[in-house]
Amino acid sequence: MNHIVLFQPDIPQNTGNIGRTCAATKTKLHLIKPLGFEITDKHLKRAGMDYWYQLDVTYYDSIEEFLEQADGMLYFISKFGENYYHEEDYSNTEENHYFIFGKETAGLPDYIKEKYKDRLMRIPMHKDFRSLNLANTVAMVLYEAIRQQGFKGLI
Ligand SMILES: C[S@@+](CC[C@H](N)C(=O)[O-])C[C@H]1O[C@@H](n2cnc3c(N)ncnc32)[C@H](O)[C@@H]1O
Repeated sequence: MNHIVLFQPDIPQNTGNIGRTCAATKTKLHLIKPLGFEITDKHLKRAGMDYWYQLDVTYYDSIEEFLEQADGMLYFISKFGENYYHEEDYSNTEENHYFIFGKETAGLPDYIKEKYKDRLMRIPMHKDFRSLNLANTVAMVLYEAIRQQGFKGLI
C-alpha cells in the first residue's frame, strides 16, 4: 500500500491536487498538523474537485505521532537527499511505503533530515534552482512507485 504524508502543508491548492492524485490511485493521505488552511477551504475543494470525500485521510498532531504508528518503509522526500528517488525499489506491494514530504515554505524539519539522512530521496533539478512544487513532487514519486508496482489495480 502506498501512503503520502504531508508535513504541515501550507497551500490549500497543493493539498487539493495531492488529494485528487491520492483518490485516483487508492493511496492513503496522512496530514500532519498544523495545516496552513481549514479543511473546508474553497481552494482546497476546488483543486481537489469532488474527490475529497473518496479520500482515505488521517490527521496527526505531530510528526512523532505519525512515526509511532507507521508500519513499513519510510522515504523522506527532500532536495537534500543524497539518494535519487527513482533508484529505490518500491515494487513490493505487500509492504507499506510511506512517502513523507515537507511543507511548502520550509521543507522537513532539520532534526528529521538528520535522523533519517539515509532515507532522504531527492528529485534531480538544475543546481541553481531552489525547489519543485510540492504537488508535482508527490505525483512524480508516487507514480514512480506505482509504475514499479505494475500499475496494480489501475486501468
Ligand atoms: C517547496 S519544497 C520546500 C522547499 C524548502 N525551502 C526546502 O528547503 O526543502 C516542498 C517540498 O517539496 C519536496 N521537494 C521539492 N523539490 C524537491 C526535490 N528536488 N527533491 C525532493 N523533494 C523536493 C520536498 O518534500 C519539500 O519539502
